[in-house]
Amino acid sequence: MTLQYPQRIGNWWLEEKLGSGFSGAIFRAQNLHTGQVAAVKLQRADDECPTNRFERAFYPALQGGVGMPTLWGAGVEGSFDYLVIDLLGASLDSLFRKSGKNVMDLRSVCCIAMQVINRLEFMHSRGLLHRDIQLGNCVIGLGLNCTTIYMIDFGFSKFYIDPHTGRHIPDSKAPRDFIGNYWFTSIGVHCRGKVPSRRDDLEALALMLIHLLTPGGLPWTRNGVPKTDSAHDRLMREKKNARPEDLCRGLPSEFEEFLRYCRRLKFMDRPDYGRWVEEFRQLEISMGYPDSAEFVWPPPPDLQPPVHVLARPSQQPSGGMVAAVLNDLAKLNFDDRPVLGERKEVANGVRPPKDKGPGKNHSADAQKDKGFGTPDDAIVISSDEENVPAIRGSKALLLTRLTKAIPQATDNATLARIVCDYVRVLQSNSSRTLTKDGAAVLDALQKQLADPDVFVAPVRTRSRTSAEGAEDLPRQAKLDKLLGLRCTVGKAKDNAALAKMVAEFGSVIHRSNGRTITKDGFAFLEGLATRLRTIS
Ligand SMILES: Nc1ncnc2c1ncn2[C@@H]1O[C@H](COP(=O)(O)OP(=O)(O)OP(=O)(O)O)[C@@H](O)[C@H]1O
Repeated sequence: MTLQYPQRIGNWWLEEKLGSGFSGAIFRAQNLHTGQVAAVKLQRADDECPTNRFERAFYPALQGGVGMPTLWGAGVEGSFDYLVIDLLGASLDSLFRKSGKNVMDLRSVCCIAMQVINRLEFMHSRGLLHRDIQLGNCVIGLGLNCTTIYMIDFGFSKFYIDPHTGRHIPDSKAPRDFIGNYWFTSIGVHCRGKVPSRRDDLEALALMLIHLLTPGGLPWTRNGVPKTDSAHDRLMREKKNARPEDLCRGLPSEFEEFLRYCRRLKFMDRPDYGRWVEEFRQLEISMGYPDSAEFVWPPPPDLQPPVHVLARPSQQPSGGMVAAVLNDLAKLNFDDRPVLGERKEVANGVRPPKDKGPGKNHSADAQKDKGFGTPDDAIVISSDEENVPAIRGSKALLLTRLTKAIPQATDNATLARIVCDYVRVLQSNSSRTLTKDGAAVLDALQKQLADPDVFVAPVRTRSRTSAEGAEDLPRQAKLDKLLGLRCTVGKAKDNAALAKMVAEFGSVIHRSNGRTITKDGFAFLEGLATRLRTIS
């Protein structure tokens, strides 16, 4: 039987229906007194799954956050429970489906990543988990806010910080029904019955991003919503058995790393939101896109990467790509995602995904659609010191090339030129952050400097940095150490001493928040190049 919705509720006159959900509907509405336009979410007050009532409890905690809808009113009138929230635009699911594309462009996906991580950080900072991250629950704003992604649908949300004790909710091994959606809910929550925590919101996001970049979507989404228990079991098996490296084959490495990172987090861990916003920002920049998290849709042509920018290699570069890199190397001239959990029924706890999922098959052009370009687009400009042309091309690729060139360098003069190129590549970009590609250059450099088989300087010092997991360094300590390095590099007596300094430099930058290379950091690198020339 079709539910009869009222024409007016509270002070709101209901106009057209904007969408309907699991157990209610959303209407555009106008305030009878002020004329204000908003969205009214209606649900029968006696619904066995009273998500509107839950949402009413969560919305106040989210007020004031970027990308969090304002709650204008709420209550129960007659047989309906209603919420009045900002009127927003289309969902990512709807935008993507209407685009007719098999995959979403990389810049848009990076922007979704950055914005949704920020939304999750905000929600988590207010003690709330979303627990139903999916494309249908991310919508864009209207008018001036059209480039902002908003989170909606907090019907499955839950406070993970107990409001009475201020403590994180406890983990539990008790059997439980999963909460979330079939497509993106984390393996732990979906397939292993774990209690959702912050890590699971992020893992759902990781899966959503990978889905958007994969022709035909994630493998377990391709047969549609499971209608039987056995179909659901099959889906869970497929999800559980999918290896990150297979899901992310052909994608920039950040996506696989993000998924692995989320899965490594412990139940109570606070995710490093800032690190991942920065990783996706760097990815965007390294692909030649403007440094911006604004979600511009549809992606305008002038936001396409310039033709000369080389795509970053995927983790498993094709033979052609390897050949191209080798060719370029040869040419180089280096002068450069219980409310219901606590609810009993799976059917109530599991929402059919709002996104049907891109059901199309792989096509030969899929990789091209990903917009990652081809190796033939590469232009690498290196320089000598007198005549310094602007460095163009992907920062990541240039850094990778430098890393590969270092083991080939058999004298300090060549290494000095590589260090100069390294500084110029780092400075050619608005971000001064030490990316993983930048850290790889330092690693190779330290190794090469410490290798007695290459240089005359004899002392082998294997002091490789182990920055992962190390404590952050306070800002002042970082500045002091960099200043110290800057001042002493000119006095290093041999390559072994320089190798130690490079290792320390990498470690200081890695252990600092933001991994920014400061003025002293650059001065150290320049001093390193000078010293190399002196002791060559
Ligand atoms: N504030 C809003 N402004 C405009 N449209 C909206 C708004 N909120 C939701 N919608 C539309 O209505 C749809 C359903 O919204 P929502 O997810 O909040 O409802 P729900 O009943 O909880 O859905 P479900 O059970 O599918 O999760 C959304 O996908 C979106 O298209």
